[in-house]
Amino acid sequence: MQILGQNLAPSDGELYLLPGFYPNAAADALFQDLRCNLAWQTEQIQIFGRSITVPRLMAWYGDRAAHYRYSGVDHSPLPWTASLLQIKADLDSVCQHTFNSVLANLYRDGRDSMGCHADNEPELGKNPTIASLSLGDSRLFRLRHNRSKQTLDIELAHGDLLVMAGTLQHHWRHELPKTRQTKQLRINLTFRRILPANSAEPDVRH
Ligand SMILES: O=C(O)CCC(=O)C(=O)O
Ligand SMILES: [Fe+2]
Repeated sequence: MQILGQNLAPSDGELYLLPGFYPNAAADALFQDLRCNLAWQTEQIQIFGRSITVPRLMAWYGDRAAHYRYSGVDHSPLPWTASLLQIKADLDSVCQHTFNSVLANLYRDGRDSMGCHADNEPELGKNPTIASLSLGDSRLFRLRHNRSKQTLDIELAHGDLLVMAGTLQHHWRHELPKTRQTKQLRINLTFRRILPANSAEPDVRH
């Protein structure tokens, strides 16, 4: 994926940052549109038999066939909105990839967060390319190597595009930590390609 510039991952995968992928005015317009028009919802997940409300709002959009299951919850996509389709076209073009779904997250303030995880569900295939667009307030994004525990901190700001690719999800996990700093709304969109249900590659990890 050298079209995207320098690989920021020191080992075991690919990570690219395109700061200001959308300039301020375009990013402002997208932020307002997505904040008002996406079907933001709280979500309950099951952990060790207990039901927990995730600390952020979420929405899932994509092609009709792009079903996605994670944290024990089956996500049926809502149909694309015009803005999401426009962003998808821009990201398909820059990544030379065809995304078919997007997970949208809305972080209301510094208490909202996403815990440490890898995007390694079987339906993403073996070495998924994931394009993550950030809009609104900036937040720290932290990657941690599974074995060495090396961490990599990246500040993600309004309009920035981060692309994870290659073997990154096998060797690194990532999180959006809570912060005591005063933070305003932030929207993150992670574009993914979900493989059709029965075509999962034979050697995916479980
Ligand atoms: O909000 C972010 O920057 C991270 C989101 C993320 O990791 C995910 O949606 O899987
Ligand atoms: Fe993720």
